[in-house]
Amino acid sequence: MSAADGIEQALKGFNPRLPLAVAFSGGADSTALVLACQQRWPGQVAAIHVHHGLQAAADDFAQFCRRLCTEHDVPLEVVHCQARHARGQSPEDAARKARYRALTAGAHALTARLQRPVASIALAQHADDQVETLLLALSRGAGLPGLAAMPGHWQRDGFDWYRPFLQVPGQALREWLAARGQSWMEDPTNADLAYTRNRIRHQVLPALQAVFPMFRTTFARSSQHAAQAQALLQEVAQQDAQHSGLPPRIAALQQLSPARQANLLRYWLNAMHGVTPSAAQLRELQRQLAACTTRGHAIDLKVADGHVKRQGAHLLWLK
Ligand SMILES: Nc1ncnc2c1ncn2[C@@H]1O[C@H](COP(=O)(O)OP(=O)(O)OP(=O)(O)O)[C@@H](O)[C@H]1O
Repeated sequence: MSAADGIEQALKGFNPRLPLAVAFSGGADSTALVLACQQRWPGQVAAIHVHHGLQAAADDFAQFCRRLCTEHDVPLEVVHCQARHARGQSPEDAARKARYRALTAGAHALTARLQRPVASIALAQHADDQVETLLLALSRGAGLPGLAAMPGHWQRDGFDWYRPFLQVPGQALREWLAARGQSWMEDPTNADLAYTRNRIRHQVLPALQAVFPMFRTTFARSSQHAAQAQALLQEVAQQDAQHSGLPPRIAALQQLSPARQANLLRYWLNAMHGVTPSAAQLRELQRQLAACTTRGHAIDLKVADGHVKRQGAHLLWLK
């Protein structure tokens, strides 16, 4: 399949609510996304660039985005943001979270400026990014949420968010741009092999390609299976939570099978407190729950920056 066919096919299955704002970094992938969307929905596409001064070259990226958007008549909102990372959080993670907040602010600013509510935001991660995310998850021993890798569509803060290129190899996007004589900005850190993600991209993916030529498609299928199974587990947890309440009643938790108990504990801590317990912490919590037969029996386990404790008939997570 040619690069153009791959992109056309990806966009065929992409039917966002319009107007759409593309998260535009100036890199190859989002340059291709801006141009492909503007070609398909002229006049309905805007762009947001997050200027987060992490690198000295940040001004050049913003300048590139301004020029391309002017040339193609795409309204652009540049949002400045400075990521501060909390203790225990990686700078990349802090930058990613700050970028999502900035994209949301950018979409609101575009809505006010265009006097038409932006309905959707599209990101340009592609099939290679998806495989890298999956391999990183496997290397951490992640559970189903990690193996599901990145979703192609979700809703948040009143917007529909999309990743329409998840099935398109990165090389196809570059070929598509090159065929139109369109340049892009190269992030100098992408070649830095000090980052695990870059070692995966430059060393692991070519080796995988040689052994499993279809790995992008088949790995993506596995991620979809994991995402489906994860959605089912969420439903089971929600049903169990109706019976146990949230925070959960100890007696109700004790009636569940070990797998459902772990699933509900994970769900409770994550949905209500944004905390993901490790497998070892869950095992310890379940051990304390099983030992908790008498009314006065204490439960106390440190999870993230808080403690899971018994309070009367319930478990509580306290900071
Ligand atoms: N500074 C930014 N401003 C706006 N959107 C961004 C920015 N950085 C990244 N994004 C969006 O998030 C997606 C994933 O980010 P990532 O850092 O993996 O991509 P990138 O390599 O910087 O850029 P590209 O995907 O454009 O080549 C990008 O495809 C783009 O849609």
